Amino acid sequence: MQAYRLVERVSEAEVAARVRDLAEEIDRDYEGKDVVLIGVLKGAFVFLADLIRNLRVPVEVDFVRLASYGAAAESSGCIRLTKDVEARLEGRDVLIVEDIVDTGVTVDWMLKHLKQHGPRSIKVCTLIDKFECRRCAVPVDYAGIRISGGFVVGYGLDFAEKHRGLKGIYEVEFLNDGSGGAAP
Ligand SMILES: O=P(O)(O)OC[C@H]1O[C@H](OP(=O)(O)OP(=O)(O)O)[C@H](O)[C@@H]1O
Ligand code: HPA
Ligand SMILES: [Mg+2]
Repeated sequence: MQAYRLVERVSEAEVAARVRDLAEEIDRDYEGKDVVLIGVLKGAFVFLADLIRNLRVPVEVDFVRLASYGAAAESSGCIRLTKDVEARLEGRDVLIVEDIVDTGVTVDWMLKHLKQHGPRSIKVCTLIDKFECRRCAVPVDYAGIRISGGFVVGYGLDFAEKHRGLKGIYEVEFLNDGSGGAAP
């Protein structure tokens, strides 16, 4: 694997502040509603855990497990579902919780998949919106942090399954190892 170093992009304190802001917005919009949060594993588990502890509205939590990146820093474009939703969604207000929306391929797939369950509404909440990288135009209703590019890790996000436990968000800076390989 090409050598890389990590450069801090968003501090732990800033991430925590943005999570609190998102929880406030969601509390305002979902008061009195029958809410189901659906976390997209693995990446969303840290964000979802902190988000629900900042919310006042009562919510049900469920998960799906989708993967498309594997060990690469680029989407394969091919989504693998290895765990489906278990909660009843019909007539309920569903909020998809993502760690990052990048190409939009994952959220696009999720929206189409969950609509088949007949929810009353579906919205998308992401900690990080990499807004300049879309391959699919998807709605992002709640975004904590907007970044234009770079491959980032930490707070649930991985590179080849590493670095999910970092408390802030770090950019992976690929180093020229002399092999002539291009950085993604
Ligand atoms: O907008 P996109 O380009 O589709 O990228 C976003 C998705 O990619 C990552 O998942 P990944 O496939 O890495 O699985 P993981 O959550 O298990 O790391 C991330 O957690 C999002 O679910
Ligand atoms: O920038 C990223 N980092 C980690 N996982 C990701 N999945 C999509 N984009 C990213
Ligand atoms: Mg990943």
